[in-house]
Amino acid sequence: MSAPEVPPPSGDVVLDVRDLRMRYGTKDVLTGVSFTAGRGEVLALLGPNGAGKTTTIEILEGFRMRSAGEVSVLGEDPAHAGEAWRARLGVVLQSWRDHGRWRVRDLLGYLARFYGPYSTAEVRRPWDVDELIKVVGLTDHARAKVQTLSGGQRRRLDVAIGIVGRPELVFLDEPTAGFDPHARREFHDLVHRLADFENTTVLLTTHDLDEAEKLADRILVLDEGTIVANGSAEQLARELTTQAEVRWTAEGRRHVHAVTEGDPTGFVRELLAHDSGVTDLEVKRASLEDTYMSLVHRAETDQAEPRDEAVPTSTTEQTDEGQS
Ligand SMILES: Nc1ncnc2c1ncn2[C@@H]1O[C@H](COP(=O)(O)OP(=O)(O)OP(=O)(O)O)[C@@H](O)[C@H]1O
Repeated sequence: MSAPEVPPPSGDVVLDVRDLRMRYGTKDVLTGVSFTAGRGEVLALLGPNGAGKTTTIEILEGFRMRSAGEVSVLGEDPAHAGEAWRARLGVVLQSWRDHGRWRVRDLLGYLARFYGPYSTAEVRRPWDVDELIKVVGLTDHARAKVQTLSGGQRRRLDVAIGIVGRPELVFLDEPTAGFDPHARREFHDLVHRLADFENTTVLLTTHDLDEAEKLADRILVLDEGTIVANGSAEQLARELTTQAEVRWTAEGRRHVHAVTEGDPTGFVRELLAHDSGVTDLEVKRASLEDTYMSLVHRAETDQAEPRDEAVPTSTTEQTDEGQS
């Protein structure tokens, strides 16, 4: 299942991935991944462990050679792109463990200098270090040694290192793993700021559905080597086979009806027109988590047997249409 992807206007295409394939030995990990991303878009790549998220990101970053397919990142093939291209990318890996004795401001100032030669009239590089430290919320720790930072502060530093060159595209691999709710919210603000004010394109991986829903303009679900869904959180939830459940009480009995086609409003109107004794009416739309579980479940079912559109998903199985 997938919302048809509307490609960005051609001058705005930052990522263009077509039929990407990756094989490790005899194991096919990516079996045909295709998607695009436009300038200033935030994409979340979701998928169960081992789905191929890190492999995909590493190929796009130019750290891993693909087996087949076409990949364009900022207009270049990452397998052959040079230093000037790399200076336009920001990479935030799962954790940064080096430079423990450096002080935060000194380390960022040192790294920032490498980006100066890649400054252009459109993009002034690097980021002013004090401003950057403020943006990531580390002003009080600017003189602290890296090894004394807490896990969350260190992750902010990881992000600062990733964006010090004012990248046009940032890759974030599980950026908020280990964050407390406050740090998480601040990080979300930072990503929104990058996308909205700096027009930065962001591709992040996460296992956190709530985070994907809050942050991403578009969610890509990767499972068993292919993209099984591509759309906004709302689009994905709306397109689920079971779109909503309507529950109500009438004559002392609780009823449930699964609305599988269109908007549930029509059903609710009809119900109220026919039955004046309806109370405790509730409409529950599928959450992103319902959608995600259903997609991954469906992808696994498709692997095991030929696809049959009439087979109910786990969500429809839970409902009791007979009562309505
Ligand atoms: N260098 C490698 N050699 C062989 N197999 C590999 C290699 N790197 C990854 N794999 C395999 O490829 C598959 C996809 O791994 P990948 O790390 O891309 O998944 P992921 O979606 O990022 O997983 P997670 O959510 O657990 O981080 C896994 O089955 C993994 O074992």
